[in-house]
Amino acid sequence: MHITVIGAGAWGSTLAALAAENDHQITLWSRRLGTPLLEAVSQADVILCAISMQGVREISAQLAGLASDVIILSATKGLDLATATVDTLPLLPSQLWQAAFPDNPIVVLSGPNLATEIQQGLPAATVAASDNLAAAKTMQSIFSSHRFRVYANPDRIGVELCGALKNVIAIAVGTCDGLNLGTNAKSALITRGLAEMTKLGSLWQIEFSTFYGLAGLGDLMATCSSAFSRNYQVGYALGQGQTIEQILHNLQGTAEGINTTAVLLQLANQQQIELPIAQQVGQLLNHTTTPQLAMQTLMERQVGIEHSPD
Ligand SMILES: NC(=O)c1ccc[n+]([C@@H]2O[C@H](COP(=O)([O-])OP(=O)(O)OC[C@H]3O[C@@H](n4cnc5c(N)ncnc54)[C@H](O)[C@@H]3O)[C@@H](O)[C@H]2O)c1
Ligand SMILES: O=P(O)(O)OC[C@H](O)CO
Repeated sequence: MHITVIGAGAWGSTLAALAAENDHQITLWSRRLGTPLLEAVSQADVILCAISMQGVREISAQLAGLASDVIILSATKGLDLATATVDTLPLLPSQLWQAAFPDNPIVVLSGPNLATEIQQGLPAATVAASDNLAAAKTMQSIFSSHRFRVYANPDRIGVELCGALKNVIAIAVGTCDGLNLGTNAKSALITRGLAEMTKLGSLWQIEFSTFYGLAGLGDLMATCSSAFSRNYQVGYALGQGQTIEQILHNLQGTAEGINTTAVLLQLANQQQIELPIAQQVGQLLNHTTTPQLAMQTLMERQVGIEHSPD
């Protein structure tokens, strides 16, 4: 098949390499290359979008006149700040694609997939999620190999939401590690982070099981445990006392959790819900708390019942 990969960053180039290993024809497009976007997609059977969240709306608007059988595969992990209004939930990247191309099959690729490890040839698994199961299976056949295992899943929105939300928790867990608070604290934060993710998921009416799959718990574990994760790196450096400005100056690549935190804080405000971890991450990023105080605040919250929705 002919696959046009939009975005030649860490993830786009890694996925392009996986598909090329399976003998698919690849066109890699980046805004830095100067090739017209419409020319790059003219032969595509599949358009794989692996750019940062901030560019998805703009790029999807630039693509017009696609044949309705072209599959759009979204690999971005974020939430759209512009669509978080009082009446609507913020849109996920695949929903922006669906709005631009209502007749095309849309698939989301998400899972515990640190690009650096995959570039090193290490094994990994992921999820291709779509309400169009045939399209999800096509993605399985394009990307699956002895070192990359692709599971199909019908819960596109749930899989995609997990990929966005875990980045916020990874910033918190990175901060905890940067402060050297130990394994017990880290485990507590990951587990309560998963609870915060499922609480948010109920707003989208997401299947509980999705949170316990590769795109949920799997990706949460990977992102919260690896120094390769940019979101974890941001948190770790905050915990070590750096400012967000210093961190962003040195960061290689995109840490989507920063933007996603801003979206969640807006959502928490609109829906009048408490998101204890995201709220502390937001304050850290806005310089209105310190790493020590943020962790202390989480520890000193009123104790409650473990599986209560609040
Ligand atoms: N790196 C990973 O391990 C990994 C794994 C899974 C998912 N992701 C997700 O994939 C997305 C990209 O991550 P990455 O690691 O490749 O980031 P990156 O910073 O390495 O690359 C981002 C790419 O997006 C492009 N881009 C940004 N804004 C754009 C715009 N307005 N128009 C056109 N192109 C634009 C940049 O030019 C660059 O090619 C993120 O949402 C990330 O969460 C990353
Ligand atoms: O480097 P991060 O923090 O964007 O994480 C990369 C992937 O999302 C891990 O699955």
